[in-house]
Amino acid sequence: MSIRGLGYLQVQATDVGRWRELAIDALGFAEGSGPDPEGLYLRMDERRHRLAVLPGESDRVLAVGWEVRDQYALASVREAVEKAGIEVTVLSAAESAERNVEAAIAFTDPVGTPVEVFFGPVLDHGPLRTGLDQRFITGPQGMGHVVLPTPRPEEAVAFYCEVLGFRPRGAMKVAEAAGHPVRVRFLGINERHHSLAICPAPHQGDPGLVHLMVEVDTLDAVGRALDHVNRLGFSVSSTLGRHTNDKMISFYVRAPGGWDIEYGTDGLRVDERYYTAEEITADSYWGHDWSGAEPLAAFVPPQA
Ligand SMILES: Cc1ccc(O)c(O)c1CC[C@@H]1C(=O)CC[C@]2(C)C(=O)CC[C@@H]12
Ligand SMILES: [Fe+2]
Repeated sequence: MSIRGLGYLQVQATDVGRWRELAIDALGFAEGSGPDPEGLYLRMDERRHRLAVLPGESDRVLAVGWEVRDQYALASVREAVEKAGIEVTVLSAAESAERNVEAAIAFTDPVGTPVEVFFGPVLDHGPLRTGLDQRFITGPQGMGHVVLPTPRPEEAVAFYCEVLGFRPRGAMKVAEAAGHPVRVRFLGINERHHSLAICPAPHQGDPGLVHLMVEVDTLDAVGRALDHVNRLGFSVSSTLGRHTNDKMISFYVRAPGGWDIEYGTDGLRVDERYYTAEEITADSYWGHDWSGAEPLAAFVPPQA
C-alpha cells in the first residue's frame, strides 16, 4: 500500500533534561524546532524535527508517525483503517501544525500503540549541525525503525501487513510457548530492512516501545557516540555488534524511560525484486552482548 516510511516519533518523558544530554550531547542529534517551549525537538535532516520529547508525568510513546506520499494516499490509508473497524480521528489544523505536517490522522493500533499517518512534512532549510559531524540516513528509508512490545504479536503483524501494507522481512524465534515458537517479526515498507519490528512481550503498557533505531553514515560516528554515552554515564544495554538480518553495526543505549535507542551504521538496503523473508537463528554475527542490560520496561510486569 502507501506508507513510505517512519516519519516521526513523539514520546512523553519525565526527564527532558537527561534526554537532551543523551540525544544532543551524546548521540549528536541537532536541535530542531517545535511548539512546546519545554519540549525537546530533535532534527536529523531537513525536517524541522523527527523525534519530539515532550514533558509529562510518565515515560511513554505518544505517537509513531508513518509517512505517506500525499493527501490521496492519506485518504486511502484512512479508508483501509476504518474498514478494519478501527476508529480514526483527523488531526486539527493546529495539531498538524504542531507536528510540522500538512495533515495527519490518528488511531490506536489493535494492540494499543498510538499511531499517526501524515503527509506533507514542513522543511527547515537552515544548516544542519549534527554533533558528531555525522549524517543521519533518512530520506527514502525514513527516520529509522521502531520495535513495539505486545502480548498479541500475531494481531499486530496481521494489522500492519494486511491493513497498512507492511511486508514481512523475516523473523527470529525468541521463545517457545505451549510447543509453539514465539517470534520477533521484522516488517519493511521501503529499502530499509525493517521500519517496524513486533516483539512478543508480557504487556503493552508504558512506555510502549522496545527501541528506536537511527542510522548514521560512518562507523566513526557510532564509535564517538558510544564514547559520549559512556562518558555521560548512560547505561549501554547492548555492546557494539553486527545484526544478521539488516547487517547493521550498532549499539543500544538505555534512554530515560526504560527503552533503548539503537545507534547504527552500514544497514542493508533491501531490493524487493529479489528479497524473501528469512528466519535468522542468532541476532548478531558478533558483539551485541545484552548481559549488562537493565531489564526493558516492556518486560517488567506493570505492578513491579
Ligand atoms: C535481532 C535484531 C535484528 C535487527 C535489529 O534491528 C534488532 O533490533 C534486533 C534485536 C531485536 C530484539 C530487541 O530489540 C530486544 C531484545 C531482544 C528481544 C533480544 O533479547 C533478542 C532480540 C532482541
Ligand atoms: Fe533494531
